[in-house]
Amino acid sequence: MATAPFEPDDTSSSRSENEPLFFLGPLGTYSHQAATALNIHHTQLVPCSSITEVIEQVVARKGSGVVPVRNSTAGAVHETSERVDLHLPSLRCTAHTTLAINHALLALPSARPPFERIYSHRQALAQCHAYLAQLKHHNPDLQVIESASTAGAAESVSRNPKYAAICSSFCAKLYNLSVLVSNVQDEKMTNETAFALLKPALDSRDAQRQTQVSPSLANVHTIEMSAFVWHGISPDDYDIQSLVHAQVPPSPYARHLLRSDNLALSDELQTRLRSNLSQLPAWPSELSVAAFDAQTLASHGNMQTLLLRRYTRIDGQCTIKLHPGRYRLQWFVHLFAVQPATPAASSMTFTTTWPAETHRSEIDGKLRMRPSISNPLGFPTRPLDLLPSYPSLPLDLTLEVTAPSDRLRIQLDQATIEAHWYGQHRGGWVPLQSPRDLEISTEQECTVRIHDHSPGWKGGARLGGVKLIRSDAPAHGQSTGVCC
Ligand SMILES: O=C(O)C(=O)C[C@]1(C(=O)O)C=C[C@@H](O)C=C1
Repeated sequence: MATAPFEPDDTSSSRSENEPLFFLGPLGTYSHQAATALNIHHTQLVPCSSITEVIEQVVARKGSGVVPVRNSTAGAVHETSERVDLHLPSLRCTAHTTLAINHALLALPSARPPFERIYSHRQALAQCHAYLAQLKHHNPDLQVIESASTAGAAESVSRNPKYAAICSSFCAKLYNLSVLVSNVQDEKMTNETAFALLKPALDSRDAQRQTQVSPSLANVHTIEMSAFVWHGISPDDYDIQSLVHAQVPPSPYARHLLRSDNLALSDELQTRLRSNLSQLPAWPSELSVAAFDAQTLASHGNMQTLLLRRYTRIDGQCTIKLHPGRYRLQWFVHLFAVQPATPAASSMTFTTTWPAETHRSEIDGKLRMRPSISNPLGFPTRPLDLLPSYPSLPLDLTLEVTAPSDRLRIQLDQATIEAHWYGQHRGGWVPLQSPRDLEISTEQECTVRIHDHSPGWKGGARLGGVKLIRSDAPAHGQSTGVCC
């Protein structure tokens, strides 16, 4: 059995620890085995009568669910793909595992062939096509009957000695049956089924939790790498929609991520990341739990890799591009230094808004700024000398920061805001000069305006997690570049 590497899931782990894990029952199905393998929080396993019911429980946010996705012999599990397709925005996949499927023929200990009926799940019957054809050849009256699951088939035959079931040999003990023949699947060497662990899509509360930095993290430099990937599902592709939020801790996990070329980081950026991560203090456990999702991303394979490569350029800086349609991607790295002068005075709420109607996303969270935003990743800061023909690079960007309470006074004017600007030049992203003309209000309603007026630049910046957006960004399409 190949199991995806996993660690505790994202910041909603406390919730997932208590919520049930649904699977296609009854006990003894392959889904049950997969659910047991993926049940890292040892939550209650709850059998459902169909894959549809499993997915509906997840969509209703009652817990997580394990569903079969694709078999190496019989292909996609259509009930899963149809239902996932239907509920696409409400689901995410956070882990997957692959089980070797070895079917057996089971019947009551007293039962003897020829049988009147053979029961099994549709997928299992498809995987045993040749074996069933052979049985039918010797016994033309044999009826092959679909059941809701392989263990459901075992349950049915436990009441009638004229029936047999194709299921896992684990069902023998559970339903007081005997194994008459083992390994009846057509592919004796590799018959594998991939299963996905589904969770409800992150809601805005989850997003908020992801961006929060707890007060105990004062003086910590935080690097956060986030990748949000949405993509569609096709019957032939078992990668289902994923929402991935990856945070990069200075841990073995970070090394894993950096080794993976799935993320298409340039060598130069990898080297910088590595050396900077090694200087960081330990990642707080509260946040490191999100690491698993990034591992999922890294191990998810072609679909996401392709998307990442197609839609992102990572040339030592990071960008976000928004895409209309069903395939959308955000990928960004943002970093911020945390050192509240006093805990109350230095925190504020920030809202990040993407301007396209095709995709709206808001992330609310706490941001604590220290007097200077540092640049631990060492992104290139070389100014205009790369762009001799563009002496002035006007951008028109507005950042609005609203204080969450009237007790809070945001002191951005005391901060040295070190923004790194990038624009597009001959198809590549290049660093621009840090803007000097910041207008910073010190009131509770704090607005930072950076004036620049070139229509040619796709620009944006993130200051300590606050994203600045061009006010004239088109309402549709990909338009926004973001850098740290
Ligand atoms: O019936 C079961 O045991 C299941 O868990 C379902 C299922 C499937 O739908 O693919 C799981 C694995 C096997 O491929 C056969 C059946």
